[in-house]
Amino acid sequence: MAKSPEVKLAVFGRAGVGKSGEINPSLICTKSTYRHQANIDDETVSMEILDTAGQEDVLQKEGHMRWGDGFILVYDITDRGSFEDVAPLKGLLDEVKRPKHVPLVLLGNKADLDHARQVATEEGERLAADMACAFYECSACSDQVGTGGGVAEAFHELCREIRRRRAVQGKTRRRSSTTHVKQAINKMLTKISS
Ligand SMILES: Nc1nc2c(ncn2[C@@H]2O[C@H](COP(=O)(O)OP(=O)(O)OP(=O)(O)O)[C@@H](O)[C@H]2O)c(=O)[nH]1
Repeated sequence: MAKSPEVKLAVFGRAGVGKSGEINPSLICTKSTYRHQANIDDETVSMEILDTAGQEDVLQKEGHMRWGDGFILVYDITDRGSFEDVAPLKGLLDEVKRPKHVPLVLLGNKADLDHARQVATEEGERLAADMACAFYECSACSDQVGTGGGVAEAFHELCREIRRRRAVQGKTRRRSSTTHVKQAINKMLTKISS
């Protein structure tokens, strides 16, 4: 089975949205980074996952954003404030990663608490469309596709997105290096013939 390079994933969201152990004990265990391997589309992917604290200051957030290859922005469907925190987080991410468009997924957690819902599924979908990223509603208490997509699936999709971006970047780099070689040869030929 093919083994791809490691991906660094950072999880952001307001305190209490469920970023830590509760989200998926097999993925995130502590407040620091955690390594996890998964088989995604017949490829072994090694992830280093950073569970950021909801209370971080901007400098810490920026540091973690610089560190990551991909990001999970989490809100709690029963806490509208946590949803409203997402757009500023995305804004900061764009500033830190400029001019790169970063791999990202949006996750509405606590989907098991539908009776206390403050954020409609459509609002999550709209925000994800604005941010051009995948969207999942999930429950850390029951990580099943039935609750709108499992947490693991969100992580896997993020890894796929990183892989797609890396493939495109690799192609662009290869194309630009062949262009440079062609230009150098042309220069030489022009010199020789003049
Ligand atoms: N019902 C329900 N409760 C959840 C879910 N996910 C987390 N919780 C609960 O929400 C509370 C906060 O979860 P945490 O994982 O500590 O949240 P956090 O985002 O890591 O918070 P900080 O560490 O303060 O940044 C805990 O009591 C969890 O048991 C969920 O999907 N459904």
